[in-house]
Parts: sequence; structure tokens; C-alpha cells
Amino acid sequence: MQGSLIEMTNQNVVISDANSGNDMTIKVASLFSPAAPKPTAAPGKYITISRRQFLKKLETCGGGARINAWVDSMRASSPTHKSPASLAEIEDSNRSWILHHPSALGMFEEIMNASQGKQIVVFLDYDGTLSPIVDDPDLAFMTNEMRDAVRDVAKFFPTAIVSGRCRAKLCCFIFLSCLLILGLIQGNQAVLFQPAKDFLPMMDEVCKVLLEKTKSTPGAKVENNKFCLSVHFRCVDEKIWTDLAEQVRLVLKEYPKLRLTQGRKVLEIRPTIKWDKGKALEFLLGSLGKPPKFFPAPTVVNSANDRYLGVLYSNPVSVFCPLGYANSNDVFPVYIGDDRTDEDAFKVLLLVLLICLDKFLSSSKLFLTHICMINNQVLRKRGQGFGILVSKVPKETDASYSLQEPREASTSICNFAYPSHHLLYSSDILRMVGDRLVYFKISGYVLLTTLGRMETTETTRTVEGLTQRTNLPHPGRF
Ligand SMILES: O=P(O)(O)OC[C@H]1O[C@H](O[C@H]2O[C@H](CO)[C@@H](O)[C@H](O)[C@H]2O)[C@H](O)[C@@H](O)[C@@H]1O
Repeated sequence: MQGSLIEMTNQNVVISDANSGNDMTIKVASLFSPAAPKPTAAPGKYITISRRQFLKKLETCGGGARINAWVDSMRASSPTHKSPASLAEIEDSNRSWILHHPSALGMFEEIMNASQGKQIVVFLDYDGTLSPIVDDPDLAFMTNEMRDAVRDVAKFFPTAIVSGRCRAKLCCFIFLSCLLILGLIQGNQAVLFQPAKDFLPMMDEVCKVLLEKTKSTPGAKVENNKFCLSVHFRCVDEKIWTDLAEQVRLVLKEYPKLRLTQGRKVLEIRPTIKWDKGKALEFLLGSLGKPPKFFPAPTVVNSANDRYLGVLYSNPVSVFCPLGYANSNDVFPVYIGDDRTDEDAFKVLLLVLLICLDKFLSSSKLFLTHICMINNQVLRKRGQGFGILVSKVPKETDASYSLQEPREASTSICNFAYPSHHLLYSSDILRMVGDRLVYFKISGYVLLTTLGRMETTETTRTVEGLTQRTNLPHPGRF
């Protein structure tokens, strides 16, 4: 469990979160009731407590503290200020975070190796993962490159976009005829789950109240996502965030069946049912069928070097069938997300990841970085999978890997899309050099693959540049 440093001053508690590199200041009076006296520390000394415990404490305090907690939590998931910490401290904190959450780009080979014999299923968050974060939520579009990457990955693996957005809006953004929110891009097959539909009239009513109450706050925006109402703070002056949060709290007070969560400069109001992205992930896994056993697995193109397995292993495109994956060992979920709501999905994957690492990576350094997290309870769970957090700054997370920004996510998604299928079935294999190099052509790209690493280049014309950079032999003319 990562800790936070709390410095006691006369009126304030300063939480210095070593991981996010951000300081938050919270009034002592709102934090500690007479029944729960202030912790004491010698002048200039720090008390270390878990940040999660700290926020939990705030949630259970009175109105003022709760609002501070919401605002602080929003700030931490989308930092607004540079930390006053020194450059060296920031670098240190970044280094340590990356060690625990290595870049998913560099870990591609490990991920592919760990998925051997499994059906990869890809889960993608939308805002901040597939689309860059923008001021106006109605203008959060994917780039063409990302759209292609998602379409390609969905050709080969069951792929779901898991988002709090309403379906109509998301479909319009993505502009893919085969995609539905909380659904699977899998031909025209879609799975929908709407566990909160009884709440719809209440959600509409609350939306109207929120619109009315927030209309005088410059920059505030209320978004009706049908099962979740989002109050956006991104364009509101930070000085009045607390006032806006108080307005939201007062509205929510009248609706005990609704609860509040925080995201990136957004407060979200949802029904108090047990439904979050972790549950969505489990539900979607349960809705997927086992892949047809068209091809014996694993299939190795060049048996002289089984390190190709990670790249060349076939994951046949799965078809829908009533048998679910939920408790199956045959599935390998990969979840990419950027926000607090994605943490519920990462938690589900973390439980299964450790088993996977135990099985496949016991001798690797990756395993060593995770071994400290293993406990008996976790080991009793079964399965495998990877959570990948998209974030430029260190954040407390249950994801195992990281990516800096949506652009990296699209490269990562491409990595998942290309190697597993095409090389095996297509006639596009252009050249194999010894047992360590393969070039193949797909969708106008030439892919250079060596021991699981892959680079893409636009056409044959740039292969020269690629071979020079990588010191690998030129594949010759094709
Ligand atoms: O639950 P999620 O799928 O992760 O959705 C969280 C919120 O995502 C969107 O807001 C975020 O992206 C916006 C566009 O880039 C940005 O302006 C906002 O600050 C972010 O929080 C969406 O608009 C919200 O409705 C979701 O609650």
C-alpha cells in the first residue's frame, strides 16, 4: 500500500502524495471531529498514512470534509498544478512509479508470452484512453489512427469499450457501426447490460435539478449519460470548485439512492447499485463464448526458435456462444483505462494477474516487482489479465502497466492487433531471415518483427530506414 505524507500545521493538513507529486491542503477542523482527535506530530515532522484510508476517512466526515475530499480526489486524478517539489524529487517519484508500472509498450513481449494458449479479450475505456481529454466533452473524438487501431484489434480479438458515456453519444463519436457501449465489437454482435434502468426517471429528474442549480456557475456543465450524470469542473475556475461541489452535495442529499464518484475534473452521480467497470468487465467476460478450436494451438511458424511463440501464436477470432469466460482459464483480458472508474476493472485484473505472473514469469524481473503484492487471498483467485493505466503522471493505481497518453495507447492496441493473426494465416509473410526476423505486410504497412518486438513502417520505401536504425538485415526486394 502506498503511503502519503501528512504535515500538520496550525489550521491545515497538507497531504503530500509522493506518487502524484501533488500537494493538497485540507482544513484540519473539517477532518477531525472531537471524537477522533487530531494526530500529533513533532514540528516539521510528517505522519505517514495510507492515502486511501485518508480519503475514506474524509468520505465518512460531515458535509464540508466530504466536499473537500471530492474536490481533492478530482484534482489528484487530473492534476491542475505543478508540484512545488524539486525536480530531483519529481524524477525520483517518476522513476519509482515506472518501475512498478512499466510501460506497456516495452512489455509487449511479456504480455504476449503470458497470453499464450489464451483468448485475448480487449477492454478499452473511451475518454482519456481512446480520445484525448478535451475541454468540451461533446468534442472528445478519436483520431483516425486510433479509430483504425480499434477497428483492427476488434477484427482479431473480442473487444469492448467500457464507458460511463451514454451509448448514443459514444456510438456517434466512434463512428463504427459495430460498436455499442458496454458492448463488444465483434462483427455485429453486441452485448448490452443495463442494470440500472429502474433508476432512469430519477436520473432525469436529478439532471434537471442539477442543470438548474449549476446554471449560474460559469463553465459548469451537466452531462446526462442516462445511467450516470456528470457535473464537469474542467472549465470552472478552481477557486469555486468547492462551491460547485457543495451544490452537487445538496442535490444528492435528497436522493439517498444515488451515490457520487469522482473522475478527471468531473463528479459523477450514479445509482447505488453494485455496478462499476469491474463488474462490467466480469459481465462481459461472462457473455463471451469460448473460441472455436479451428486451429491447433500454439502454432509456431519457425519451430527452431520458440521465442516467436509470443508473436506468432494464433488467437482465432472468437464467435459468440453461450458459454462464458467469467471463471475460465482460457481467457486473457487486457484492460486499458485512464480514470478512477477504471480502477475497479484494474482490481479485478490484479487478482488474476498475479496468478498469471506466478505461472509464466516467475523468473523475470517483472515478477519480482509484483511479488510484494501477492498475498494468500489473492492467490486463491484464479485467472489472468493485464491492466494498463494511461497517465502522464504517477498515480495510485491497481494497473500493472502504464502508457503515457492516448497516442501510445493506439500503438499498443496496434501491437495487439497485428502479430497474432495475420502472420499465421495470411500470405503476407514477406521474408524470414534466419530464425530471428520476419517482415510481413498488412494493410499497407510493413511490419518488422524480431523476438516479439515489432516496429511498423508505412511502406516498403521506409524499410531501409528501419533496418538501419535496428541494425537488422534488409529483407530484400518484394
Ligand atoms: O467513466 P468513464 O467512462 O471513465 O467516463 C468519465 C467521464 O468521461 C468524460 O469526461 C472526461 O472527458 C472529457 C472529454 O475529454 C473531459 O472534458 C472531462 O473533464 C473528463 O472527465 C465524460 O464527458 C463524462 O461524462 C464521464 O463521466
